[in-house]
Parts: sequence; structure tokens; C-alpha cells
Amino acid sequence: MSNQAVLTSTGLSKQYRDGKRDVQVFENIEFALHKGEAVAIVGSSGSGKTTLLNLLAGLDKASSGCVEIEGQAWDALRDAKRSKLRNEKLGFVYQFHHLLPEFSALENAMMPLLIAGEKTAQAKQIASALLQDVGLGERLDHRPAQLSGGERQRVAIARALAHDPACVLMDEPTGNLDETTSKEIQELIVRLKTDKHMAFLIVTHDEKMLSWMDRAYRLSNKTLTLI
Ligand SMILES: Nc1ncnc2c1ncn2[C@@H]1O[C@H](COP(=O)(O)OP(=O)(O)OP(=O)(O)O)[C@@H](O)[C@H]1O
Repeated sequence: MSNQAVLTSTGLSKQYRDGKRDVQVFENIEFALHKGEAVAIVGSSGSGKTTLLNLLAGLDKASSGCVEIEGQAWDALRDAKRSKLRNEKLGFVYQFHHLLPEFSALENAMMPLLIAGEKTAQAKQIASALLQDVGLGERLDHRPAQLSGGERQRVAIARALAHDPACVLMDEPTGNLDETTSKEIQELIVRLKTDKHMAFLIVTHDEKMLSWMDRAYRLSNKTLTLI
């Protein structure tokens, strides 16, 4: 495992304006995710996990503090550059998978590669291998509506990994998967972090996931604590 930081936050604070008062979500979060690590964040509903993921991904602005991806501060970049860097470096798996309904599983998983300028044949090869890895080798031509919730989630996972991102941010990735499929996803993550030094930051309620993570943090009382 390399010690190189992929994602860091320094003095990260966020508050929202609620009517006339400011609501502080968290304060002074110091965090670092390194190459080849899988790190979990747990916390009760409303503790700020999604807010933190959005800040780390450069999708939202902090009230104060700084987030850097491979040494590059999101704040220092203009919108177009920020989007380009995000597309290159990050993969996302959301609670709601946001697949494009009119496209097949294979086409959805190919999308980030095509956006990155990959040739269609090559994109097809990479995406189908990943869909095979997540147990969907027989479902390549199915559209999202023809897949179960768990199968859709697995397409979203393949899509997030297709362009070989430095870091994958996951929000409850195994929330609607059965135990066997969750285990397959776990094995895939472990393989990718070992072989490709990919970093994973995973928001989860799944206690079983914590057992094989490198570290886990709890977000509560506006701070992030190692557990
Ligand atoms: N745009 C917004 N404006 C005002 N308050 C917000 C906004 N977005 C989130 N909040 C508040 O910030 C707090 C943290 O929300 P967040 O969605 O980050 O929590 P969470 O830990 O991801 O919750 P859950 O597990 O339920 O998804 C909540 O109290 C929420 O109401």
C-alpha cells in the first residue's frame, strides 16, 4: 500500500443558512484518504455524511477549510477544470444509482469511458469485464427497468470503476444487495485497492463492511472520530 494521499481535507467546516440562523453541520474536519485504502464513514441520519462526501468531491463549497485531490485544491480550479478533474479522478456510487433509463447495462457502464474519449470497442471490453466481475455477465443488454434494484446498483458500481479512478466515493453501496452479492462487491473492492491502489471512501450502515475496511470513522457531534 502506498502512503500517497489521494483526498485530504484541512479544517473543513460547513454550515447551512436555515431561515435567520446558521446551522453548523461539522467543524474542522481533518481527513486523509491514501492510495489503496478503503475507509468507512458511519453516522446517524442527518449527521452530515452526504454533505461531507459532496465537499470532498468538490460538488459543494465549504464554509471554511480546504479539500485537495492529489494535491490540487478544488477551490483553486474554475468550473470546467474542476469537472474535468472530477471525471478523471473520481468514481461515484450513490444510494440512488442514477442510471440512464434508455441505455443498456453495458452502455451505462461504458459512459465514463466514452466521456473520457476512449474508443468504443475498448470501452465495451472494459465495461463488460467489470459487469462480469459484479455478476452481471448475462445482463449486458438489459435496460435499468429490466433489472432488479440490486442489479442496478451493481451496474452503478461497474460504471464508477470503469475509467480507473484514483478514488471511489460510495454512499451505501451495498444497501439493497443480498449477502452473496455484497461479498462479491467486497472482493472486487479489495482486489482493486490491492492491484490498482484505488482508494475507496464508503458511507455505510452495514456493520459487516467495517470488518474488512482499513479504517472507520463516525461523524457525530460535528466531528469525525476514528472508531
Ligand atoms: N441544502 C441544505 N440546506 C439546509 N440544510 C441542509 C441542506 N442540506 C443538508 N442540510 C442539513 O444538514 C444536515 C446534514 O445533512 P446530510 O444529508 O449531510 O446528512 P446525512 O448524514 O447524509 O443523512 P442521511 O444518512 O439521512 O442521508 C441535516 O441536518 C440536513 O437537514
